[in-house]
Amino acid sequence: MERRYMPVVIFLAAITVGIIIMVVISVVQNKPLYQKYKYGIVLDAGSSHTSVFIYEWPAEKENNTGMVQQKHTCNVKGKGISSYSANPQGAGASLQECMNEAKQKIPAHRHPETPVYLGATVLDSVALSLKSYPFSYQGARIISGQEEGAFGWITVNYLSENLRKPTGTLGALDLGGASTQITFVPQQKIESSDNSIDFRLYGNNYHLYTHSFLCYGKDQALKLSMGKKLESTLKTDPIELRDPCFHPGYKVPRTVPDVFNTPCTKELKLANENFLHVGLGNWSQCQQSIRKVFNTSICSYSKCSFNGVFQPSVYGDFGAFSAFFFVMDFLNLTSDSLATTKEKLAAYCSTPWEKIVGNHPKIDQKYLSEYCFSATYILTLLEDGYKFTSNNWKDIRFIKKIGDSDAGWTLGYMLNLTNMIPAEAPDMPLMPYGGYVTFMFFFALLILVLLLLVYLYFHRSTRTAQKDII
Ligand SMILES: Nc1ccn([C@@H]2O[C@H](COP(=O)(O)OP(=O)(O)OP(=O)(O)O)[C@@H](O)[C@H]2O)c(=O)n1
Ligand SMILES: [Ca+2]
Repeated sequence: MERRYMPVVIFLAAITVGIIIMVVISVVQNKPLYQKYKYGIVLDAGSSHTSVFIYEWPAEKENNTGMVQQKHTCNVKGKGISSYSANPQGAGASLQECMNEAKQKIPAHRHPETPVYLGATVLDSVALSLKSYPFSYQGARIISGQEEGAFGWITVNYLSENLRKPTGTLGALDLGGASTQITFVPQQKIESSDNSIDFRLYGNNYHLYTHSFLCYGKDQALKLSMGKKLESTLKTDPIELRDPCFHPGYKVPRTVPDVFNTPCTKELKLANENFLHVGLGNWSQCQQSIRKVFNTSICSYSKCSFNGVFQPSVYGDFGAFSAFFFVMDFLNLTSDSLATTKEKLAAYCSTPWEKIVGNHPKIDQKYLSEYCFSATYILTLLEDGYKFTSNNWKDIRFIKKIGDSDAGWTLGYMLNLTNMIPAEAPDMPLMPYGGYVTFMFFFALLILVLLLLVYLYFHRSTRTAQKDII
């Protein structure tokens, strides 16, 4: 290499080093500094259970959809805290195991800033107990049915990442033990103000239809249905309640208060309180009997679901979770057509009780005996109640989780209370970090190639000039 080129080479080398340093610094400088995770705890005190949900998210990204994930869930032993009305102190104590698990799962230095929310039907003694933990207790709230429906909708759409995309959203169907909710974005006007709820999320407006039917959770619906049967039969047959929704050979002694010990059924006073609950296993008669708990004859709107409640036509895809999933999944009915579901269910309900028990020796017989009723109730609620048809039955997805997170109101509730779904879309970086690094790499490579070409051109042109001189 001739000496006179040295300055050029040094210049090019300096530029090259400078570019590499620039690229490395800007890549490192812009690396998202994922601080440690942040956490939130929500207690779902349902009518038949209490669950503790622990959520986590990268603090840096808390305003991005889909970033909050369920880290852990713990089911409180027994029937949940709403069963402690007679013994409120017991309610707080029952949470101990799950709350101690939460202390293990969440890094100790995060405890003071971790909010704890308690939702659904609750007891004050629980509040006292929750304040004794090192978390930041945010109070207990009775969640209204409308909120339960709306927060379930937020959960399933947040987890499906529908809230950032202009694509359609998922309707939400929640079936509990005491109540059931339906929430979706309708295609037509919402005629009753109690059934409409508006959200502005990430810059998009959502005008939701929602309704919560108290007493139409599957446990209360069973009491409604048995209550109607008792009213009509026990006057004539004070000994036996012959029930088509229970398997042939099923025979269990019950008392009238067992059925009427709920505000959902009006008191029925009968001289004889004991009766035998006898199964007939006749699916079509079962469906007929369940239809009696839905009043579809009164409607002062353009259209109703049942009991005079306005409901626009169902539209789009739906996520059906909680007991919708537990029941249909147990019977393997989550992916059949409506017609096939009915055929399978008729066969299942007519199966003798001792065969059912023999096939499921480990399942608690209280739950096991009710699957025929519960599945028939679900079908009747969806088809006769909400007006789903054989055409859009396939649009109902029976789900337990989306990703690692359970479908249910608790995640939506926490997102709302922690303002983690801003009304306006947060600025998105021009490109994701990975794209940025790739871009900088190829940009630097391009500059280097250009410099090399300049150098070669320069070198060749001086060589040519020399030859001319010679
Ligand atoms: N693995 C499970 C869990 C629950 N269930 C039943 O499913 C129903 C609803 O459960 P859940 O969603 O927990 O109801 P809750 O939240 O307790 O009821 P609500 O929302 O009405 O308060 C209850 O009958 C429960 O016995 C079930 O069959 N299998
Ligand atoms: Ca529930």
